[in-house]
Amino acid sequence: MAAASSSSPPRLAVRGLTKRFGGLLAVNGCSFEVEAGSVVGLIGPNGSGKSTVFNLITNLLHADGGEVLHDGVPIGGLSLHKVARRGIGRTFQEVKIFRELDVWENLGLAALGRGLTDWQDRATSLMADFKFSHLKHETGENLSIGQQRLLEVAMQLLVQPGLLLLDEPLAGVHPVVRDTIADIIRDQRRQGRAILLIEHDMRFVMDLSDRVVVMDHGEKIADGPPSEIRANEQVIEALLGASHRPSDQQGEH
Ligand SMILES: Nc1ncnc2c1ncn2[C@@H]1O[C@H](COP(=O)(O)OP(=O)(O)OP(=O)(O)O)[C@@H](O)[C@H]1O
Repeated sequence: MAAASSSSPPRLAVRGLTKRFGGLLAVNGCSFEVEAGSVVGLIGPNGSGKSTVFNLITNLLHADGGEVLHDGVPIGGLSLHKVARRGIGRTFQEVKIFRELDVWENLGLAALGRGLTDWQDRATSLMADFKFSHLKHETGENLSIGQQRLLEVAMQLLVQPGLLLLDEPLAGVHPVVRDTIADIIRDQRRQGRAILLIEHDMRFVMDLSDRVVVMDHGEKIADGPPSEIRANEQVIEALLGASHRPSDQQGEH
């Protein structure tokens, strides 16, 4: 599906978002947008504020400043439940599934939590797409990390959210599952979903993203297509550190 027309508001707009933890400015006036039918990578060094941005978008945390708009509607005051019901799905760095329940039961509980009654056909087709139909009755704790991550994504996609936030979906996963996750993201984009992706695997982010937003010390330092981001010296320095600059390396010899 093509990206939304220029007249419709972006699926997600973050405007001047700010969050303090005591004296630490974890997110400082951050603004960016994610259009329907696009993938935006959110990258930056450890501690640069990426997960805090996710927590602010989903109202796990409350912002000290700025706002978040979903399809043009401010969602800052909504409960976690209402944010999810609006069609915002999210996965976590630490996978959130019910480890003692099996795959099918996990999907059923996710459906129940979102008020879905007619979910079985969609769950069956998601399991087939994600290549884990054979794991239907396997308990969460017996799944590999990659399978747990796929299950978490499937639980979010049951309700067909318009906006999907993925927090380090590759962490700890096998390369085969990595390809499955890449296929899923491409497929979801084709279906018109807006996807915001935090991931430390730069090749994955650059290959999949239509745009990349870069954060450093809570601030957005760049926002553009992967080709621009790759060539941005401020970004290279933030991600690799000053010691990796060619001039510094020359100076060492
Ligand atoms: N609940 C909290 N209380 C206090 N400080 C916090 C809290 N959550 C995050 N921080 C701090 O805010 C800053 C941003 O953290 P955040 O987790 O958003 O970074 P990140 O870019 O997602 O990092 P990583 O890539 O390591 O996951 C860090 O300095 C972190 O220690």
